[in-house]
Amino acid sequence: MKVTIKKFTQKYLSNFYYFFAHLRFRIFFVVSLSLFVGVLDGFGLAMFLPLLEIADGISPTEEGGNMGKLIFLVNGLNNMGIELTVPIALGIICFFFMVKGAFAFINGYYKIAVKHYFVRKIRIENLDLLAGLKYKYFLSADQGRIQNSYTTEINRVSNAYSTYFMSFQNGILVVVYMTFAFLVDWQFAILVSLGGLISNLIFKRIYAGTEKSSKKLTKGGHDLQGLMLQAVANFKYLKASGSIKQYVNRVKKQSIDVENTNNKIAKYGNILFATREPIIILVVCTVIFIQTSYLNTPLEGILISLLFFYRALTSLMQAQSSWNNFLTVVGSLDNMTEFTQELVQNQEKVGKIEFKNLEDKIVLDNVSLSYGKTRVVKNISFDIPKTSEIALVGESGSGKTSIINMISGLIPADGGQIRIDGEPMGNINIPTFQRKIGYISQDSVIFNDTVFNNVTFWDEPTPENLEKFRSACDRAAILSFIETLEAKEFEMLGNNGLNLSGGQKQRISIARELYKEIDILILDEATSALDSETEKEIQVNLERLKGFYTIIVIAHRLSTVKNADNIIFLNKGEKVAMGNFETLIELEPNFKRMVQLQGVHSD
Ligand SMILES: Nc1ncnc2c1ncn2[C@@H]1O[C@H](COP(=O)(O)OP(=O)(O)OP(=O)(O)O)[C@@H](O)[C@H]1O
Repeated sequence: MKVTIKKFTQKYLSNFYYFFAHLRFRIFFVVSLSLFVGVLDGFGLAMFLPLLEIADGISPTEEGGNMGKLIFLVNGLNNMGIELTVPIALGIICFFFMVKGAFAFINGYYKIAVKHYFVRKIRIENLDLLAGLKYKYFLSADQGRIQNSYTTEINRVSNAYSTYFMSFQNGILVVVYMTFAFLVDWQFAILVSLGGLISNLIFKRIYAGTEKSSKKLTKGGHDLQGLMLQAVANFKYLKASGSIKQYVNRVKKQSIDVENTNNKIAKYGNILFATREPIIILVVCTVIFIQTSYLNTPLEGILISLLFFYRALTSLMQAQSSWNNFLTVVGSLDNMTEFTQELVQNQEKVGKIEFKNLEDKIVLDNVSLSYGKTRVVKNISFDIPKTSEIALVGESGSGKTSIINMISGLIPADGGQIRIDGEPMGNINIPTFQRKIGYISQDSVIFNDTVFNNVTFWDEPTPENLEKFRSACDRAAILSFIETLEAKEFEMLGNNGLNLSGGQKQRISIARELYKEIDILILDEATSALDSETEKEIQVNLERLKGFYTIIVIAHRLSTVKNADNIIFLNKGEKVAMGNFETLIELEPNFKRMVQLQGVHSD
């Protein structure tokens, strides 16, 4: 029994709770309005009975007449001094249905407003959660799922809301009509219940199939989005290596899988749609047969029974059909619930202290980092004084990027401590610190927009901002190139800057960081995609930035770091040696070998 209750609660109330958590009192308004509409409809319909009786010459006030317990309606009218005649009864019926129409309008209007509120709320909530997501979680997250959840799935959750409440409302109507039916004739009410139960048994299998397919559809959607994301990101490689056909075949297979599931769901829906009416008619005819042949119910009673009956069954079928539609998207609701929970659990912890400017230095004190059980950074200590230039050097996989990820607050160190101006990083509000960091990675980030928007991040093109933009571009050595463009700073840059050279992309990235008014500039292999001419140019520019910013560089080309104040030489996550270029050559034979291999001369 306990298990059954738990199962029932999980199955039906968890969905209700999801909506309730987002909508609170609004849910009760939606439900109450539906209830009101149903009751008004019931009163309107009930008035047909005295009408028919008057028309038939029977006094509707007679106790024990065809109205059953609903006689209170007629008695109430009598007490108010209203004597029922055919025109008065007709007038009252019209009144009930007009008020019902007005409430139905308010109900519909309110439902639309609540739906809008609901969808906006989950969109905004989840987007805020995305902004606060731990980078370490993101590294192992399914990107197809993230993309799918924020686009397709969120729309399906909006459908889930509509269909859930549609079926809920119809469920309420069934209860209202059944109550009216009970008040008129209890035998009739029992027959309705039986009819409803039988049809529900028939549909149970369809529900189960639909629910299963819905979950499959959500998972298939994640995978398809993931594949598409990768197709777009790696289009050049796929094309150039001739593997695009093979890849597209893989995407086709996934796409067909998703389509097949959609097809299955549609087929279930069709069975429900086609069998609805025959089942209603079958139950209606059976009940009329039973009432006339065995129960000798008078004609008026049958007609009113029929009205309530038909209304109750139509609502029941509507409820079943909406429920099935809800089940087609229930997978998305489950996914969204889990997805949001995961986002909440993986929010980065943010300290209280707002970061303004670097005043003194960043200190790495015995810092370590592990991925799973593997320690990739081992007890590293060094200082980064304000406006100095520090370089991280070492073979591939030696831990350079991991150290940068910790310094920039992307991943917290799991051993030792990083202090910024003496304050442990954990106490600092990391986003305020990151706003002061310029990050130029191996793959330059270019947005599909104008040069101006790419550099200013959609600032207004006011004269001051344009001046600031030019100054940043000048310092990044990209201004002369922008001047040659047809639309100058308002030239579109195309998908991920495909119409730019690697060097140009990197210089635009540098301009963006300089525009931001940063304190710390991180260059991760920033010069790797540049030809030697451009590299020299950037080198000159970096030299110009030296002394104004705190610069941390990762470079494989040792020529880039020749003038760094301090070079940290790493091997397998450990700091092997530290010093300026000349000192390191003297101290560290492996560094000397790397320098010789690259043909770099100290000047
Ligand atoms: N997200 C991750 N999950 C698990 N291991 C990782 C992850 N990122 C990096 N590593 C491992 O951590 C070690 C250090 O990687 P890191 O990227 O810091 O090295 P690197 O010196 O920057 O290398 P490269 O010069 O090739 O960019 C490597 O062994 C790498 O395999």
